[in-house]
Amino acid sequence: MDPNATDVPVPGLQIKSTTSQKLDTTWLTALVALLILAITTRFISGLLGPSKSAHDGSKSVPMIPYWIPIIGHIPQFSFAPQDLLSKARDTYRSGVFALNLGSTTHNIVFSPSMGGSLMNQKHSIANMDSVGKHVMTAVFGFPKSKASMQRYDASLSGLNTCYKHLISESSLKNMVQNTIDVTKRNIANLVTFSESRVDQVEWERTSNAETNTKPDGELVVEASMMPLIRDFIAANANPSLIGSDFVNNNPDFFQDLWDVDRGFKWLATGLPAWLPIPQVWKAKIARNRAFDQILKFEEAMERRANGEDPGQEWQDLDNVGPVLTERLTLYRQLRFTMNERAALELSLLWAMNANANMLVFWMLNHIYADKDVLARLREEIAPFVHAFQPKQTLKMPEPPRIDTFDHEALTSKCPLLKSCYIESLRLDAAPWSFRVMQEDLVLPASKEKDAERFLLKKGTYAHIAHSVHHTDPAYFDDPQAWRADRHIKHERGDDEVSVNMGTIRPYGGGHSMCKGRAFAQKEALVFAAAFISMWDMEPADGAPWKLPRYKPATGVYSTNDDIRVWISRRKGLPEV
Ligand code: HEM
Repeated sequence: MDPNATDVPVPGLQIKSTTSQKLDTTWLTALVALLILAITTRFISGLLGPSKSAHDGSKSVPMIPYWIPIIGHIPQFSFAPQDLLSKARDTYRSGVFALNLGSTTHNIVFSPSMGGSLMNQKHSIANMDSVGKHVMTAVFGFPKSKASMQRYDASLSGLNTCYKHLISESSLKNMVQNTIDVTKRNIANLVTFSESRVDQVEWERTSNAETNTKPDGELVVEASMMPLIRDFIAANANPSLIGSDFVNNNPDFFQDLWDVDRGFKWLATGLPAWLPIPQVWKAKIARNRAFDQILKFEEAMERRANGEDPGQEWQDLDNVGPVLTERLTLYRQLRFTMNERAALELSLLWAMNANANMLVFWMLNHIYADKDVLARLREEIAPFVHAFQPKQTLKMPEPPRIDTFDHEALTSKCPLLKSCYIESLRLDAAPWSFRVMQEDLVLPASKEKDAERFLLKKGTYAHIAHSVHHTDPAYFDDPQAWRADRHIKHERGDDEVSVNMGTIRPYGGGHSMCKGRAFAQKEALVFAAAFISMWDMEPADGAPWKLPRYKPATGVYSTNDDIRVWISRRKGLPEV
């Protein structure tokens, strides 16, 4: 062995090994420091977290321990919210717990009675004004100037009054009847069996519909179920709100609206469009396009109100629904600019479509997946939705039709259909209501006499997490299972049944409660009934029905899964 090889060190190698040793030590020290910090934070937050009693008998809201100072629960809440919330629900059985999100306290309320009292608190005690304004400007493009914000504040009570038309009997009836009339005309064309895209209807184009032949030789249309249902409903329900001209003049409007919905949380961050974040600029481009289309509508409405010709494309503005007609009067009284009007209308159109259309998509998924439920529903609704095959008198057979459509009876005489609607609201949606606490407030955890009372502190945030309650096994047996008849309660004997929401609160509550809930229920029952009366649906290629996976959205879940279905005319309709 050469003695020099071991005795004389190579300088370069020696330096290298010292640097990497130093780096190793630095990393190790940093890692150990972080570990100690995390363990200390976990220990202290675990110590401070549990509920403490105050002298008036109330308790502080227990906070879940966390590992990272300042950031708190942000990582778990961002990446696995359902896991975090379900585990917390099973631990804090009183119905409320708190999270630390970036050093702000967020009380998560899932006790139905506590959530109910919180939502019904006076505006001066708990409200969501600041969030509402932020969403209006950041998501829907309401101008941020001081004058615009003053006009916005001045309009709030008037805007609320306009919503009576979505709830009051006569206007609601007209809107529902308008929706039924349009749907009766179009449901036979859900799919047209046209090979050429030019001859297809718009909801077929967006769902990539194409004709196909089943192994047994039957001709079917294969289409992507989600866009088919969602876009059919959009085209058929919105004329009752904004009139037929807007819907006909802007066939691509709803594609932009879906992009706004997909990018909702990105728009809400308020990040500028020039940042290299595709979700932000995509959502902004879609928002601006949708906004401009509404702007043209607003200008036409204004011209018409001034006695001028609104333009060739706007000759049917007299069928614009009562909510928007009354809003126009308010806008004119308060001297709203066109941009302010367009932003408010965009937010209403989003609210009208973002949840209800997807709800029907989920309902239909569950219904078509279970042949027994489908058959029972068809039997239940048959006396009220009369679908038939016209007798062939001409050379070509006529497509099936619906002649009578009794929407009152769908609500009052079809318990299974109504129960399916409630079951989808329970399971296929994750709605939240949000409040900023303006005052300290002590609320009992339940209606029981000696219930624990919790203090929600001024300056903290409160979330009424309806979905955490909707999937609580203490209230709903086997909560993750969708059961068609879960909400049917037999009253006296087997004959009298009632179907109601019970403790389910998909529409929030209090002053910010969903203003479209009455219309949403009607349209969900109407569209579900129209689809199942006229069409058969099965997974393409004869595969078993597989439910799409949920993708969190603002209320009712969305999905990224492309569910291709074979659609054919319903067999066995009576010939008339
Ligand atoms: C299944 C369908 C729907 C669901 C699950 C739903 C759910 C909700 C929820 C959770 C809120 C917030 C409540 C709160 O903060 O406590 C809300 C607000 C609202 N919804 Fe709906 N909604 C649906 C359909 C509709 C429809 C069809 C319309 C319009 C025709 C509509 C119009 C509104 C409006 C205007 C608000 C804002 C209320 C306010 O801040 O004053 N919604 N909705």
